[in-house]
Amino acid sequence: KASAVEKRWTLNDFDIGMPLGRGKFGHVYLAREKRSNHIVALKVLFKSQLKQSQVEHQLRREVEIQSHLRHPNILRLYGYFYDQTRVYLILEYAAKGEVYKELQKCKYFSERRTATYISSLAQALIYLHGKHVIHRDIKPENLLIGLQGELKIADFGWSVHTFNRRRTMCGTLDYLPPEMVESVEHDASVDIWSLGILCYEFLFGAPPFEAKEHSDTYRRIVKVDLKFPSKPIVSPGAKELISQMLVKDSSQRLPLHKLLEHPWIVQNADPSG
Ligand SMILES: COc1ccc(C(=O)Nc2ccccc2)cc1NC(=O)CCSc1ncnc(N)c1Br
Repeated sequence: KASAVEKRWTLNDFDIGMPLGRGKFGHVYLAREKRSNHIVALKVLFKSQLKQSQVEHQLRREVEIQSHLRHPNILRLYGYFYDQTRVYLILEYAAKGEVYKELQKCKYFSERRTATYISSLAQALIYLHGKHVIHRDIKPENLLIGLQGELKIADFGWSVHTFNRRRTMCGTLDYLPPEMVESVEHDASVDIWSLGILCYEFLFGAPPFEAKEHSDTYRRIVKVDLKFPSKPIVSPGAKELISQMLVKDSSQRLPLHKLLEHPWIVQNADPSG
């Protein structure tokens, strides 16, 4: 697929299919590249919207970095092209759709499914940290499911601007670690915190510090006011793992490679991911 990046794509190269969902700044459609019959997801971004949100440079940088990313748990960006008014991203199509919809349907996931997803995400994050990329937006809304049920990180609003975006975009604050809520320096360990939040939400159906008011969520995060409900029943190993990830002192959070060796992950994650 290396040629995909250099090739000059145009809209005429694709048959456009059904809308897949709302992506950031635009719509996403199922599409088929005519010559290869390859099925992709085509994301359409309006230049006007990118301009008014001043994210053109972030998109350019993302596209540059992503064209070099290759990992089974990271959604591929095959290439991009643009016309007068729009920018088109040629994305890998995740055949089993969005994790957050699956979570809404099942209310919460089994320990085996959760451990398999968390293990895959940890492997993807180790890969990304190896490439000095941090702060993925790893909340359920940004995760997709591939044909074999494998998890794919699908949102790429990473980099320091994400924080500003989140604050301006007033997306969920639930995933912000204390050091970001308190706007101090942050490093790759923010991803371990977010992974802990995600693990909790997969197992219990809601993030741990959820509250009606943003101010209450902030307070609960900074205090690490972590409580486990009695239902659904979750094994002590899972709670112990989450407690090792949701630690206020970022240097004390369980490192990702240690997570992969954690007994609860080893006993519950499906090795095929
Ligand atoms: C590598 O995936 C991306 C890479 C980049 C961006 C992006 O917009 N960046 C960006 C946009 C504006 C400004 C700054 C950054 C977005 C995605 N991904 C997505 O938007 C996911 C689209 S939904 C979907 N995709 C595949 N299969 C499905 N079944 C579905 Br549903």
